[in-house]
Amino acid sequence: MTQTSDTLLRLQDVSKRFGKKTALDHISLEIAPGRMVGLLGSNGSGKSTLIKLINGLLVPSSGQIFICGQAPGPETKAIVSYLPERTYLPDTVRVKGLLSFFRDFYTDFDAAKAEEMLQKLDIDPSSPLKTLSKGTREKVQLIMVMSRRARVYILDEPIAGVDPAARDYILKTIIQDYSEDASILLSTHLIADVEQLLDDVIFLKDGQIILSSSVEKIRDTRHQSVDSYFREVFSCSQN
Ligand SMILES: Nc1ncnc2c1ncn2[C@@H]1O[C@H](COP(=O)(O)OP(=O)(O)OP(=O)(O)O)[C@@H](O)[C@H]1O
Repeated sequence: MTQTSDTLLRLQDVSKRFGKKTALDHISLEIAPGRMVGLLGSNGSGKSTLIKLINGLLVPSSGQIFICGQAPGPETKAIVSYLPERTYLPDTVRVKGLLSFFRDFYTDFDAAKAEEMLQKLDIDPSSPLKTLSKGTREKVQLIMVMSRRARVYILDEPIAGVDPAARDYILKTIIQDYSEDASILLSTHLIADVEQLLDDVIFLKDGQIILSSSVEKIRDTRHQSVDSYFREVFSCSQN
């Protein structure tokens, strides 16, 4: 992964323990502007824990995290746009109510962009969220998160509940359409679906980074897709 002085996100020797369980074990990484990074790993490898630490929802047991040079806190919330693993949207609100909430709450929110994406996905802004399917609610939440002009986007399983037909639009339009000086860190199990978009990948196993590489390097040196390399690495390590 590129090491530059204008690193957006830096983790230095970060560990996280829950009682006797070590969820993350001495993690160091850097993400430069303009990179889309896939955080990949088997169940329980520590992906969501890492994402929660970056968003300040958990505190590291040791080590340090810097986002544009600052520790996670109120200042970094203004520059990090976060899609959590589970939807947190209140059921009673209408989609347009959510638009107003994001407009009021985030100065970097582009409401016109959000409205255009809602229209492309045929989502009626006057619909109450409780009337939408689970997958559609996920789309709405992703649209809100990606319509901020943030420096860092952290997406925990962004397309898990979305049908394959909508996935392409979501990946190519919603997720890919972000500013050049921003970066995205996204966790997913749907590697084959997202790997065309990724610049770099991080393989996480048992709380440790076992691979950090550009996608190009994996393709050039291993002559295989990230998906097939992932299956090889993780099936071998489980034997
Ligand atoms: N609050 C907690 N208390 C105790 N253990 C936890 C807690 N949160 C996570 N863990 C443990 O930490 C490890 C990493 O969990 P985490 O949710 O980060 O994995 P993940 O890679 O996101 O998994 P998945 O792909 O299944 O979502 C797991 O062993 C999990 O049981």
